[in-house]
Amino acid sequence: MELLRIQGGIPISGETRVYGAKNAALPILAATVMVAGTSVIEDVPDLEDVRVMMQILEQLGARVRWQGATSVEVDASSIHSTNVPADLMQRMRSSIFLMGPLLARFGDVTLSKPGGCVIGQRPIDFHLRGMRQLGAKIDEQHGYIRCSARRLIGSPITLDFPSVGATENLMMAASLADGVTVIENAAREPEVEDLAQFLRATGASIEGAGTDTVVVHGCSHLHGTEYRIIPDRIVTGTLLLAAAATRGELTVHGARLDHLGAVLQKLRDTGVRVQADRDIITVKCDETPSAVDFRTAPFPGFPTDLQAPFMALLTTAEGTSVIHESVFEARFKHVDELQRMGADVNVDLRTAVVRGVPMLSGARVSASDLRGGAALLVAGLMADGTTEVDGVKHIDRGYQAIEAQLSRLGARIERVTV
Ligand SMILES: CC(=O)N[C@H]1[C@@H](OP(=O)(O)OP(=O)(O)OC[C@H]2O[C@@H](n3ccc(=O)[nH]c3=O)[C@H](O)[C@@H]2O)O[C@H](CO)[C@@H](O)[C@@H]1O
Ligand SMILES: C=C(OP(=O)(O)O)C(=O)O
Repeated sequence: MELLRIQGGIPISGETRVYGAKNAALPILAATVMVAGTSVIEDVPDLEDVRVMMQILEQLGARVRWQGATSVEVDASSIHSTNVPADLMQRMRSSIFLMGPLLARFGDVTLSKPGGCVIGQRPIDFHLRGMRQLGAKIDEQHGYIRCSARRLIGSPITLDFPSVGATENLMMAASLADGVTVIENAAREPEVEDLAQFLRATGASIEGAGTDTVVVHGCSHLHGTEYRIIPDRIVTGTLLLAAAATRGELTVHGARLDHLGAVLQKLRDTGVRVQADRDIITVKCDETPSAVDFRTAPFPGFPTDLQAPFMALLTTAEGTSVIHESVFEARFKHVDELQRMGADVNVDLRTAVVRGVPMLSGARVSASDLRGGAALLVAGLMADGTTEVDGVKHIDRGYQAIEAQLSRLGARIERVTV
């Protein structure tokens, strides 16, 4: 078993650069199956989920390869299967992104329920309802879902909640449908906008991505392109929080300020100094941060993916913070583990009350989801003594060689096999 072993109490300081966003790379890699040609995606992070997506594309018959360390080339002209293997479906939530693209290009797709972080029920009803509205027939049997349509037909679609994944899946499917699709109550996350930019670069016609109404004019085919994805706002936020939590000073290059507004504002509210200039963000913390309250919300609200790492910072803040998780109903699994380290946190359904304590103490803890795992890393970096985090595979889904990046910033962290 692998563990991340951390000797805490050392400030995270220095300069680093952020890599491309997992949550942009995954739908964009899935979208390449709609292109009867070659796509080159640049600044792709080398993460477990990305490798699973590449494996799925290969099994469908695409030719997929790394070009250097950060670009992925996909030639989808040789796709011969529209069956997404069940074992790969279960490895991550983003496998669901194959639904729209395969259905739109080939008129047929068979897949099963996706896996991914266990942070709530995470149904796929919006995806399926939307595909039906685009004219797909859906058969669900023995755990398999088959979607088929001779040709998808554009349609008005209103989402019950601005789901990121459903907006992306439907936007992809609509790009190769006949006629116009209007998605109302669409998610406004930067990754939705980035996917739309990629699709536009392949010839799709999409307006309004990044607002709550997305209009897609379907077209008959998409062509190959080269596309650079946006920087990872969640990795940027995690690193800035690690620096603030350890009373360090960190500069992150290559970030997008406009993607981090709510997080940087909350950080400033704790008293942490935040300076931002174009794509460079610096945080400096030399005093105990103050407690703050926040609630997670769809973009441009506070991102649910940074709720857990921000909670880790607040465990040693001055005063009591109240955190409300409004996006996922079970995203407080890190709380039990933070308590093992001496944190004072009480959870009532979707609300956590965090009373700041002077210091956390190192302990053996277990990550059970990606960002909860990131919170345990931040806590381990802050804590007195040694912390060992297991469940590292969850952290590896979203952070590339995290121990190397943190070591370069002064942390004493190593990956050990026990
Ligand atoms: C790969 C990726 O981009 N993952 C992100 C994506 O996940 P994901 O796309 O899965 O998240 P959604 O925005 O779809 O989920 C938001 C809420 O809608 C619910 N829902 C969603 C779809 C559906 O068909 N039915 C339904 O009820 C979910 O259970 C959840 O409560 O957005 C989340 C919210 O910002 C982030 O935490 C994830 O990191
Ligand atoms: C929840 C996340 O990922 P996924 O949707 O892939 O499970 C995440 O990135 O925090």
